[in-house]
Amino acid sequence: MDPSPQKNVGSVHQTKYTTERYGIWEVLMVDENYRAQYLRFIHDFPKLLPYLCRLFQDIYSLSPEIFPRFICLRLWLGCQESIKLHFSGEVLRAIEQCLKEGVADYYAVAYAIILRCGVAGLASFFSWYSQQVMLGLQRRVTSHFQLRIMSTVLGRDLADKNSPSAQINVSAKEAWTAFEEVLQHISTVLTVVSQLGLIFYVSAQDKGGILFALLCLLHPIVSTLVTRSLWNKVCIVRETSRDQQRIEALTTLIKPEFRQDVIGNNLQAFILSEYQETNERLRNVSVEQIWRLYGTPSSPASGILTTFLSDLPLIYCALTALRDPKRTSFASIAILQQSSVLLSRWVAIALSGSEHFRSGMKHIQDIYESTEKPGKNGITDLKQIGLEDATLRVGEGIELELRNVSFEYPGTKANREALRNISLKIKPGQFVVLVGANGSGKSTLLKTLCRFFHPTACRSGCSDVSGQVLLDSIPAQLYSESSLRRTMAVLSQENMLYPGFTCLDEAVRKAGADRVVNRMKQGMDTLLEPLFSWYQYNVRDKDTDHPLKKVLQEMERPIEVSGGEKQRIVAARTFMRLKSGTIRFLAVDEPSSALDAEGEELLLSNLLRERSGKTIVFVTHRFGKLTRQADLILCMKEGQVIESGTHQELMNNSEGEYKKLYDIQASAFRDESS
Ligand SMILES: Nc1ncnc2c1ncn2[C@@H]1O[C@H](COP(=O)(O)OP(=O)(O)OP(=O)(O)O)[C@@H](O)[C@H]1O
Repeated sequence: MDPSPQKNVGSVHQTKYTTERYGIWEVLMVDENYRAQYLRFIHDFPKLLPYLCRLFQDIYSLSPEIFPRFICLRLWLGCQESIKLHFSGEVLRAIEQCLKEGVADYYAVAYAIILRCGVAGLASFFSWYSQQVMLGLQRRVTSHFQLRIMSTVLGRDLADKNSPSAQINVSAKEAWTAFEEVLQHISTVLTVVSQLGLIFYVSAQDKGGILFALLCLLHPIVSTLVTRSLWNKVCIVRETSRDQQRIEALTTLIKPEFRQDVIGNNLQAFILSEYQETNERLRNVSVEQIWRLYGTPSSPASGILTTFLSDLPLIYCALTALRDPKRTSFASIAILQQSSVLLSRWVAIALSGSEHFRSGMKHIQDIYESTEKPGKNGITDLKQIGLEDATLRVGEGIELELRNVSFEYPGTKANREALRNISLKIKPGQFVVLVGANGSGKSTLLKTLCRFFHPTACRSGCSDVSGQVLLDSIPAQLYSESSLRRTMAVLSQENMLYPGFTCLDEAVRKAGADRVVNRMKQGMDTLLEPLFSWYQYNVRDKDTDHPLKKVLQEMERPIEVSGGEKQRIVAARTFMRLKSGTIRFLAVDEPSSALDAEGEELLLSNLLRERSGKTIVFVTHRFGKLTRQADLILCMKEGQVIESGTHQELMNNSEGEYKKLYDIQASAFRDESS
């Protein structure tokens, strides 16, 4: 085994980091000692504090009656260990007094025990009550933040979705967790303070309060400093062993989804021998979890030192007793011993938890910053805030124009733009068909027309570096998102069923999905993508006759919907949108790739029946009925529109791309029929 680390030093933007290897792991870690970590925390704190205050204010206004109770209970929980310990000490003292004097003082002992039990009972009651209060508050806080996040996400302009500022990486649950982490840390600090108070109080008679308290603090501080942990580091851990990756890949192949393929292709012997060989190569490399490998000290010295420090309070008590045996009380020694153990534990928790506290506060900042509401979306008075209303000309198709539009996907590795310097105009009410080879840019063009994307700068060689999309001769970005979306219906090739929704009546028939729905036991009430949580405990696979196993099988059974059936159901959603009466632009992207001939015919003719008062842009790979009916065909190649015209015009160009693609498809039919 080779757990000993190897170090390299690298640097990115002046921040140094080291690369260390532990077994199969490589750790890239910013070189930062404890001092730097705490300085970072102190530096960040004033910036984070306003967000914390805001969170507390928000939670208070959500439930002014519960919040103060919750805070008081958490503060009590922070002190209760010390209070309980104090009353345990009173019981011991009463017993010690009886032993010293040789007289059974029933009253004093009973009184101390009743107090101790009373406090313990009260502590249990408060723990239970705090749990009840917490559940109520948690529900309100998470739904408040969920609503905040949902309204931010749903209110954002679609075209901005790729910009980093538009990404929301926080969840409502995290808001609550961050609040809990902050409270937990405050409560831990309170526990430490109350334990220290108890130690001072108990050892005050020995005049050694401060010294004893310091001895108690030594152990947790030193062990926090010498214990190596990755939790509070800025680091990346990655598995670099090819052999380990191979082992994991081979193990994955026994999963049910691979079974048919693996056994069908007789790969069992190959997989087993590969596993053995790879395992043999990994014999001398540690595959232990990284946190364990990293935390293992390189020598036993730190362990010996911290053990000695943890015994220091006990040694101190022993020395005090030897120095002045008459003044020493066994009850005090027992309480101090217990306090020192508790203090040690809680100081260690407080020190290691400071990073959680900081990240909790940072999370709160992230949640507020990323859900900050932009200006009102102008649903009522768009002109006042300089936005156009796309719904004003309902009943009339939208005019679409691209001027020198280029587009490339963020972070793309392609050597050309997805769209390159495109200029075109689509008249109101036209039926336009987009054709072209795979990857030629049809879907990207359609999405740009729908303002899902903003044009990006042309890489080189364009007359105009930044292009523009115009809707009804007005730049697309001047429309309010909400008015624009009310005028557009989009049927895309991404067949996504919305979880938790049922199907809908007439629209289902128009999309040819009625047969799919009729097949289901619950018909229109079928939840297409049911989303509910369930757990099972101890219901075994073998117990096929067990009544709970049958319930489980029923819950596990998926709703069987084929690719084509899914497409029909998704199309039904578009017909629902068309019923709204405000649609001026219908964008359709290859909606029939998985449909049978009958389904395709029904869908296309029903879509075309909706033509009146709408501009339609249709992406398709299938030439024929659609392209012949189109007012305009745009033929794309490598991100550019290389030909445009009607079917007849494009067919007249014997060298053209459209004719070439058309002939390839037509020849397939000719070959089959001949
Ligand atoms: N999300 C994305 N990120 C990066 N590149 C993308 C993304 N989507 C598409 N592309 C690239 O943009 C180019 C145009 O893709 P697009 O999907 O618009 O082509 P298409 O003509 O609709 O293709 P198909 O007929 O296969 O649907 C392709 O080179 C594709 O690889």
